[in-house]
Amino acid sequence: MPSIRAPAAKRTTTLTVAVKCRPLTERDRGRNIIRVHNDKEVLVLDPDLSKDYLDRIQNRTKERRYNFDYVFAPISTNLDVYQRSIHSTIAGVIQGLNATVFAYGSTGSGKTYTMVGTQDDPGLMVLSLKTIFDLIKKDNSCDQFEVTCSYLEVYNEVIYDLLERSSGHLELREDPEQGIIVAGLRCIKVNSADKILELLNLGNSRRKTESTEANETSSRSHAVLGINVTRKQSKKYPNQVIRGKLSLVDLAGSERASETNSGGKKLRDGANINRSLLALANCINALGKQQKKGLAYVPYRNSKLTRILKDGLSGNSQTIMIATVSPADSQYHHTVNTLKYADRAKEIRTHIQKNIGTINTHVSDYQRMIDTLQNEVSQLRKELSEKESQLSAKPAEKSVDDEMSWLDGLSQETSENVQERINLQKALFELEETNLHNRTELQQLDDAIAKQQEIEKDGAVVQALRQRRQVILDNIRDNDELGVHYQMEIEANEKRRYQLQEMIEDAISNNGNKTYLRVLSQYRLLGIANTELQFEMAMRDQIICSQREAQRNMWNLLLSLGLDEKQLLELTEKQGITIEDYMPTPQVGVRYYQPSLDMGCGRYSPSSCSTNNKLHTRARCGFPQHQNLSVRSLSKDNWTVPGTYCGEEHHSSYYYMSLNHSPAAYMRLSSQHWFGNGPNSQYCTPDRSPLYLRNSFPQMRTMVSPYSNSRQEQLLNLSQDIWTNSISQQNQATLGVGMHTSQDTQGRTNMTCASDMYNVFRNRPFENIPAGPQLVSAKANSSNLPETSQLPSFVTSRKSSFSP
Ligand SMILES: Nc1ncnc2c1ncn2[C@@H]1O[C@H](COP(=O)(O)OP(=O)(O)OP(=O)(O)O)[C@@H](O)[C@H]1O
Repeated sequence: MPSIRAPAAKRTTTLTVAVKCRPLTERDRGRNIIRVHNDKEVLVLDPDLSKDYLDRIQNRTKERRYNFDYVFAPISTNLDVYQRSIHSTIAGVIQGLNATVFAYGSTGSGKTYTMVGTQDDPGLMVLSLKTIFDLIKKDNSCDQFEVTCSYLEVYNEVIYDLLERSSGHLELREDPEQGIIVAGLRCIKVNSADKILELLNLGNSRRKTESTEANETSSRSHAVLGINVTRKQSKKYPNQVIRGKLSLVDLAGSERASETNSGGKKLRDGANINRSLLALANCINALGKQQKKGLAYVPYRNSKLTRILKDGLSGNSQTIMIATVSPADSQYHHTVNTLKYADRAKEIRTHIQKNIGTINTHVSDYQRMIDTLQNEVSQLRKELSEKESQLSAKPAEKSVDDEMSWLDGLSQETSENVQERINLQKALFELEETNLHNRTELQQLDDAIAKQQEIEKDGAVVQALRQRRQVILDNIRDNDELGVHYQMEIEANEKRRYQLQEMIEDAISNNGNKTYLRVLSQYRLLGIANTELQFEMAMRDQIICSQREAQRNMWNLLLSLGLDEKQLLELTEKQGITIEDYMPTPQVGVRYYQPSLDMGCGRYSPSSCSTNNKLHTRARCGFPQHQNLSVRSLSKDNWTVPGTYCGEEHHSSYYYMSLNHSPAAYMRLSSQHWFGNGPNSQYCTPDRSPLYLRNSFPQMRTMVSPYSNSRQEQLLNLSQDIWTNSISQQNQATLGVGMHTSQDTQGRTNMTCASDMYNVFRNRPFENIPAGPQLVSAKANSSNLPETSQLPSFVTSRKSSFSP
């Protein structure tokens, strides 16, 4: 009778998390803000150099410190990473254990370098394969080994086989024994590491990569190299096989559309990449929560990537996460975000078990296995109900002493809840955007099919177009279904939010130290609200970006019809349409200025500040507040005035709007003197008109002005008009908040207001206002303008940071 061993014992383990910091590259053009201590601790310095000792001791810096299993400094090679953090796990694969290694990090942080490597510094994929074959070679047990290899990529939520020349779309299936499998994926039998390396190189050459602003060879897909080792034990258990599986994953990098400066297809790829990374981040969040609090729904089904990684994240696998980070100060947010998720991933537990099977299994053996599994299930159920009752009893049993830590936990959960909602909303938004592109393509395909059919009915081209149409239709349907699912998750998330809020309110009203607790909870909630505002701003950015692109396309289309700009302007004028925003050529009354690259001190990102008639990206000129800069005007005619710029503060968008009466730049030099006549400005926020602000902020009255009182009043009224006509018509709730004032040495007031400035001036009474952060001038066409025809010039700086 064939023999079978009871399922091998399970061992619970946590994810091994290693952080790898890459060296600074020429592209970074920044400062190294990463410090590694004791190979286990990583310190991320505040990118703002102006913070001093006082800021630090008062905890006002953005410095962050994390501890991990391993931390690798920029000088470490891939071999160092492999030997210290991975080698021992790979050895388990030929003993029938599963292992997953995945690199996680933002775009350009070094994931592909770590996983694939170079000739001189081979990556983890290469080193792992070599180990497997070395170990098999050294094994003297007379067991027979079979190694197979597969290589797939997930691109735009579609799975392709990288070992097939022209792979079709592959589907995921749930197999009761093997878990998630990719149906139809080619598994090639290999006898040496060299053969796999050959396949790896072949697969890599088929991988989708693009050059983006952030990385010259950015991977646009997630790649999973699967190595299966089957071992037939010839002596001790002749009917037994053990199977080990190694998955090596190179994820595509999370990115912001603004940073990669991508549009069209690249933007859509980015949206899909972000969507699956968001899904991964949500799974990591939920799994981390699960370990701490017992229960949490883990949304594996939200993307193909998370379904493929399911085993690696919670099933039978020893898993290693390599969090890759860039040391550049400009990448601070990405770095902290990656480390935050890596920190959370430390909590994730997996359950490792040898995969033992038999060649022939008798029914009674199955019965024994089922019995064992059922026992395990009932044990788990018991543990689960204990955990649940502990959870529900928690608020009641809390003592006065742990009240604060309970509140801490609650506010932590609230912030996770908000983060989750932001992620969900972002995913939903990106989904909708993808579908928008899909629908456009569908329309184009329908047109193309109709045209082609006139030439050749049901020919090869028509067939190909129809096939593509079907793919798009399927994508639309899948995305719609997923959208409904996201909606439901958002609703569940909001319900949880209300529950949490109620719990906090109850705690406050039942506690003796009410005021302190109230302030504490308000403080935290404000922090959360701030995160939400940033998210909304980022959403807005994305919408504006898409709209600009559409507008630009429309312009190009119109011009390609043979009309010249003058004709177009006449036509649009007749139709009563206001021309604004991007123009393919700059003659239509729009002047751009080019900020000089010698913009004084401070950090300057030319990529994001350049105008060049490109689709504008979000400006990220990181000048600390009131830092000095010089601006060069390209043209000095009477309506092109140089932009004036005031500082930007973290998490805020500031603009400075000045009603200049001459084209000279009113900039402060390091010597604290003003160019020209100094700034003369009117300020407003969405809910406060300039007049109102002037009344509310006495500092404004101290402004030095070259204008007479009546002239100043006239300008003020103009600002009032602008405000009434434009800002009040916007969704004011999501526009900026706050303002900042300071005085220069001569007593002049310098003010900045937070706002979404270019939204403010969209549609409003100037002709041809190029919307965008670099907007600096516009020509007047309104009768109530001051006689010099000088219009507000403004430069906005926006900083909207969020990541999955
Ligand atoms: N350890 C390292 N040593 C030297 N150069 C490195 C290192 N890590 C990364 N780089 C360089 O940094 C750049 C970006 O690396 P890589 O392409 O691996 O990033 P990525 O995270 O895979 O990006 P994406 O997500 O866009 O694909 C490359 O030019 C790479 O050569």
